[in-house]
Amino acid sequence: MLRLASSHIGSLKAGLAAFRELGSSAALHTTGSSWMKIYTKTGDKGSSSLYSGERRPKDDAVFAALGDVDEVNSTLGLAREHARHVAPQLAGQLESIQSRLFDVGSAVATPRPTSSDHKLQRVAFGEGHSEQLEGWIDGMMEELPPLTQFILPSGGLAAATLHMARSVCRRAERAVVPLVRDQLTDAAVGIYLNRLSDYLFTAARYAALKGGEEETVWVKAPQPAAAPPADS
Ligand SMILES: Nc1ncnc2c1ncn2[C@@H]1O[C@H](COP(=O)(O)OP(=O)(O)OP(=O)(O)O)[C@@H](O)[C@H]1O
Repeated sequence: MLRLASSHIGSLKAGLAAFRELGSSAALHTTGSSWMKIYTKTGDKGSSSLYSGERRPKDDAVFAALGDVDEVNSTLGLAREHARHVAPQLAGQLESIQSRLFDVGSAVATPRPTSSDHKLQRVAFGEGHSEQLEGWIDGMMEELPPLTQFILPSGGLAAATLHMARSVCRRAERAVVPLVRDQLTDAAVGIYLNRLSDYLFTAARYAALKGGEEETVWVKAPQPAAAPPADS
């Protein structure tokens, strides 16, 4: 039987259990003292619960967005491990962002029309988080050489993984856009994901710089040779 300390449940349940810890009716089973089972089996039939207490099928748009945000966070975990070696300052920022992505998950898991005011207040996602990303972007830009050519995802392990996180982040943003449009999720969440992809692009370039790695530039495909005239 898999047993976990309660303090570790949130991260080990793919980051998406954060809202449960806030008091969801789908709370994890306790088995005495501070140990809990990770599996409740309540999701076995293809539906799961939101922080609102509502159950929806797992292919609902809200779970698709939650899953995409979870993927961003996992990719950032990998990027942070690589960044630690070349740019410790980045690793600290990435750690903080990983916590904010838990908050993004909590906000997404609390759809406005079907959640109580109390729960909506608990998961409110402030606009200040995007401003913090902007400050970090501006700080890195001061050190980076200007971009004069298109670059490919490259620049060493940390940079390449940050580019991967950037593209996964853009997928999460695409999943959140309809939720914001339908007023299920606060606009600040979509803004954060949009700014995060800019941050990750900049962070990738910064990691390449600090690691002394070359970024690979886009090379235009050679033009096909013109066919000779038919009568030659
Ligand atoms: N496949 C999924 N993709 C995205 N989010 C999910 C998915 N499954 C569950 N969730 C969300 O993540 C939370 C934690 O996931 P968890 O695996 O505990 O859910 P579950 O499958 O309903 O429960 P259990 O695994 O205990 O049967 C759920 O409460 C739900 O909001």
